[in-house]
Amino acid sequence: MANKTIAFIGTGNMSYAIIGGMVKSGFDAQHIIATNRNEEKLAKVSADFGVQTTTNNLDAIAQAEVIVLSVKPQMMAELCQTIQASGIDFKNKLFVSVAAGITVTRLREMLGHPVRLVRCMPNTPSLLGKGVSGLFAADVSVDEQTLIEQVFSSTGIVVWLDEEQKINDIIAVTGSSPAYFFLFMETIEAKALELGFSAVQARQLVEQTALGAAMMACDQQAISLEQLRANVTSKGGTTHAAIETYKANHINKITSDAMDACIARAKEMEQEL
Ligand SMILES: NC(=O)C1=CN([C@@H]2O[C@H](COP(=O)(O)OP(=O)(O)OC[C@H]3O[C@@H](n4cnc5c(N)ncnc54)[C@H](O)[C@@H]3O)[C@@H](O)[C@H]2O)C=CC1
Ligand SMILES: O=C(O)[C@@H]1CCC=N1
Repeated sequence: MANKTIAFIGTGNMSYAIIGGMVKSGFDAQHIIATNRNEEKLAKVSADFGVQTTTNNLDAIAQAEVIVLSVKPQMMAELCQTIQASGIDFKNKLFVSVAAGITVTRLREMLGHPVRLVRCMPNTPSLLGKGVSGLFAADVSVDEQTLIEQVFSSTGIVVWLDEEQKINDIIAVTGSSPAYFFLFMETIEAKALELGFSAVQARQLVEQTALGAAMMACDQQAISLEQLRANVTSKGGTTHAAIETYKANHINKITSDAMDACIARAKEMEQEL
C-alpha cells in the first residue's frame, strides 16, 4: 500500500473525514491527493493533514492508482464526463465511489468504460477512526480488495456487502445515522436550554452523556442495549416516566419510518441520476 497514490476527487465533508482518519492512523499524506474546485477547502485539508492538493482533477487522476469519486451525486455525471473526455487510460486505475444513489452500472455509463469499481458507503466519524464503511466490489481483484480494505480500515470498521442493493440499507444504518444521533442530541440540548442551563453547559452535558452512553455500549458488549437501558431505569422512577413517554410517541416506528425513507430516497436517486 505504501507506494499507491489515492486521489480524492471533490474533497468536501466526507472525503475530508476519510483523509483525516487515514492520515491520523499513519497513512503517508504524500500519497494522498485531494481535489476541489474551491481553493479554500483545499487550503484547509492541506493545512490540517499535509496532503497534496490541486484544483485539476485530471492531473490528480493521472497520478493516482486509486481514484475516490466523492462529489455530490448530482455533480457526478458532469465530473465523469470530463474524466471520460480526457482520454486517461483506465487500465491501471481502481475507482471507488462514495456517492449515494448511483449504481455501478450507472457509474460505468457515466465514465463510458467498464471500470473496476468499489462502491463505498462511509460515514463522517471516519475522521476520528470511528467510522463504518460498507463496501461492494465490482470486478475487483483480491489484491485490490485487500488494498481498499486497508484504506478504509484505517478510518474505522469495514463491512463487505455481497449485493449492491445492500449499499442502500447500510446508508440507513450507518451512512446517514450519525445525523440521527446528532438530531437526538440537539433535542436534549434544546430542552436543557429551556430548563435554564447555559449554552455551554447544555452542549457539554449532552455531549458527555452521549459519549458516556456510547462508550458503555462499546465497553460492555456482552450486555444488551436493552439491559443497559434497564440498568438506568428504576421501577416507578424518573427514567421509566421518560421512556414510557418515548414509547407512547412510537419511537420505534419513528426510527423505522425514517430509515425506510432513507432507503427509498436512495432508490429514487438511482432512477433520477
Ligand atoms: N456527508 C456524509 O456524511 C456522507 C456523504 N457520502 C457521499 O459523499 C459524497 C460527497 O458528500 P459530501 O462530502 O457531504 O459533499 P460536499 O459538498 O461536502 O463535498 C463535495 C465537494 O466536491 C466539490 N466539487 C463538486 N464538483 C467538483 C468537481 N467537478 N471537481 C472538483 N470538486 C468538485 C465541491 O466543491 C464540494 O466541496 C456524496 O456523493 C455523498 O452521497 C457518503 C456517505 C456519508
Ligand atoms: O445525505 C446523503 O445523501 C449522504 C449519504 C449518506 C450521508 N450523507
